[in-house]
Amino acid sequence: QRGRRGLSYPPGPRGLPIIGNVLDMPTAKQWVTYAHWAKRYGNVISVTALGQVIVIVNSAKAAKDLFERRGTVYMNRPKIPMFELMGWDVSIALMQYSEGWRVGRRLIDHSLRPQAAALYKPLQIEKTNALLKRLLQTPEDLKEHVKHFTAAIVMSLTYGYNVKESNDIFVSLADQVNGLAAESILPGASLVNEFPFLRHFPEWLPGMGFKHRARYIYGLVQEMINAPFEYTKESLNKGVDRPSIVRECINFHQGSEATEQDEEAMKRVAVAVYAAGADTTVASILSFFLLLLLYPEIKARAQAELDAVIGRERLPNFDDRPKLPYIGAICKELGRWKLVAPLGLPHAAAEDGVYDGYFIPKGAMLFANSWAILHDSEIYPEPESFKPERFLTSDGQLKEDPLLNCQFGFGRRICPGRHLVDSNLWIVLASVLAVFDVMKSKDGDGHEIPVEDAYTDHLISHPKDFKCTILPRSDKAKELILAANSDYLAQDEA
Ligand code: HEM
Repeated sequence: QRGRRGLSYPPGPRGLPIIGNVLDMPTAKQWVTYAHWAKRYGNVISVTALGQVIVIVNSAKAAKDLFERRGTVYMNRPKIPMFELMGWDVSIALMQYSEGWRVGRRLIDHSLRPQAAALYKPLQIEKTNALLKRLLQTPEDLKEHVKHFTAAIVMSLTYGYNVKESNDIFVSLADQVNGLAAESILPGASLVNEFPFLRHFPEWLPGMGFKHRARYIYGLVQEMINAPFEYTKESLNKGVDRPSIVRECINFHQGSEATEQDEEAMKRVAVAVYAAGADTTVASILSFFLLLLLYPEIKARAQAELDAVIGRERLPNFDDRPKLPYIGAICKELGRWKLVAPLGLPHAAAEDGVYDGYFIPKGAMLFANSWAILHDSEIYPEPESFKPERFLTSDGQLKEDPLLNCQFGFGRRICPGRHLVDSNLWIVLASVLAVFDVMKSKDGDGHEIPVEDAYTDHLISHPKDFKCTILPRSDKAKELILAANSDYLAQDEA
């Protein structure tokens, strides 16, 4: 494994000729295996698969050195030929580092900056209250409700659009595109990803089915990009002025008419938000419900804090946040304990480079193993245990921990949605804990159904399906949920 400069690639398990480490690559909890390899080979390791060099960075120092200090070299995304054919590479989350990405990134950073995140708080409260009502009515559909909540918040936030109670056309479209995109990067799903030159062959040749499929998806992607955007523009023209990322982007141009290019940039931003924000938020909220089943004592302590600070006569709101440090600590520990994106999103090297005496070639794919960083037992003793106290001072105040940011990636590609995630998660946690008891379900004989701490192994890691029982804590809690929602119903009818 010698690179072009005669230096070795970063160390790692020895591969076979041609196929490299294909047979060594872990298929389950890859981040845990990489963390073990790092103990053996060093914090920056590499593997090769069919000629592709993959570098996994397992320490905060190396991640900062590479992705922040040498950010210009390592802020590209790998090129995925099938995404290009589908037109999906327009999303700023997947774009190569380019002027188009820079413009889009400026817009999204502007519309999701902490001060703008404050604009979205009424919306977050409204959608959280609707989630509570759905959980009250059909608690057995927890997963569906969390998905609906997330779609509602993301679509409203992005386009100022209120999703329908079910079968919403924009949400179905976005889910369809996201599903097809995820399928088309599975190994072997599209030959063109392994052999990019195939894109130049005619569609009628055997094995070129991917071209037909890409053309079909391309149409859906165009619809997903344009239809909701046109909706927002039309609503704004009609004087409906709801806060949204698209509205913030339009305001960014401060009154001057947005050019066609500006509009293209806004669309690249808007389309990235659903893809990057929906599934991730679902995963973190479901982790919270699982946590309540695995650690009932944490639920009890959080509810005691809520009862003492705000009582049981009203729902929590964002003003209560500074007075509820234990709930704040649960949010922090949740992000550390179960990372939604344990390996982040892949970065790509724009040019040859050397790090710590090892060669990283142009085109190498780099992953930051944030799981390894946030599960380092020297910094977080007993890292597998859920312990919110890690983030509390001896006098019970909330402790800041900048390292937690690494769950959102590194450098100029860091997740622009992180401030929003923080407030989303907080209001959902505080509200659910205030009005519901979440516990293990019982079988026909009255025995508790065991719950496993089991997660999927995808780039976005979700808890596997689990059963739980969700009951209102009291009649008053039920009343609060219904009253909170009747306000919105009245507004909607008006
Ligand atoms: C628990 C929730 C979330 C987690 C854990 C998360 C994590 C991440 C990570 C690890 C990355 C890759 C960073 C890198 O390449 O170094 C990322 C990128 C991104 N995230 Fe998030 N994210 C979450 C929610 C959201 C939300 C709610 C939004 C939008 C409102 C969002 C928008 C984006 C975008 C647009 C990118 C691409 C940035 C770029 O390539 O320049 N994310 N996120």
